[in-house]
Amino acid sequence: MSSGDTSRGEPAIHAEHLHKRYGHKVAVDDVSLRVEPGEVVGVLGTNGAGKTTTVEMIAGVRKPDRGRVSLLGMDPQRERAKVRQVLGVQLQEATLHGALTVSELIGLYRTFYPDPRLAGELLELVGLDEQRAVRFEKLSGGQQQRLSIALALAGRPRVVILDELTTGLDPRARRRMWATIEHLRTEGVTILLVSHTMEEVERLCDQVVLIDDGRVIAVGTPTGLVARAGAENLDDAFVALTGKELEVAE
Ligand SMILES: Nc1ncnc2c1ncn2[C@@H]1O[C@H](COP(=O)(O)OP(=O)(O)OP(=O)(O)O)[C@@H](O)[C@H]1O
Repeated sequence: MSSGDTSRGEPAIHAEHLHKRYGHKVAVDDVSLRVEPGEVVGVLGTNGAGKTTTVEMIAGVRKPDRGRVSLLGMDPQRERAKVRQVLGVQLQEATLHGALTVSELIGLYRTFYPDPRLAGELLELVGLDEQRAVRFEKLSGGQQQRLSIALALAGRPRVVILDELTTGLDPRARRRMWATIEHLRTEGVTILLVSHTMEEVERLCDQVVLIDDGRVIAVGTPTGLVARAGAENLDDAFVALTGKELEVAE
């Protein structure tokens, strides 16, 4: 990943000079990022740094005030139908029909795609096999989150955007989700994930984008950022680069 180099092949995700303002609040201020095919890239920042707004613009669900996004060479706003076939998105505020069961929702999402993953594989990937007959509204918060990740993976997407992959999950569910990401990586899926957890980013990500106050303040490999900051670990590097502690979001 880099913020401007165009010498390689077509990137999976290329965001250029994104700006977004809510009233007087500048949420995203000139964010550019480039993710190569097959990379796992983490977006890290404190609460309110602009991470969700950034990934929502990349996913095409929020319109930037300025700037451009290219997803596998397509415009996620203008070519929404085509992009949906190759992009899987799990966003923070996804709302699903509460009266449908896990199986019904998975079945419904599978109909959106020409070559969906098998329902059993999706249930297995996120560990919801035993909940297949449970209505969405009866699932715990963590189970709802896992289901939304399964739905994001239903169409065998080439690019996946995950906002807060493991926030609120217990340690077992968190490790399972990490294993899922590692499995997707072996399939060559490109993954952009918002995270609050250094351990998660260090374990999963090839590259990390640090966002603070709506701006990208550093991009690099986890070990590269630690070295650049002269720090012992990614936690300390984050503090050195931003002057802030990363809140733990459970
Ligand atoms: N719909 C909205 N209307 C007004 N302000 C918003 C809206 N969404 C986000 N903001 C503000 O924009 C800024 C960036 O928010 P955003 O959710 O993108 O940050 P974040 O890094 O994802 O935060 P968190 O980690 O808490 O989810 C924050 O100051 C937030 O309060």
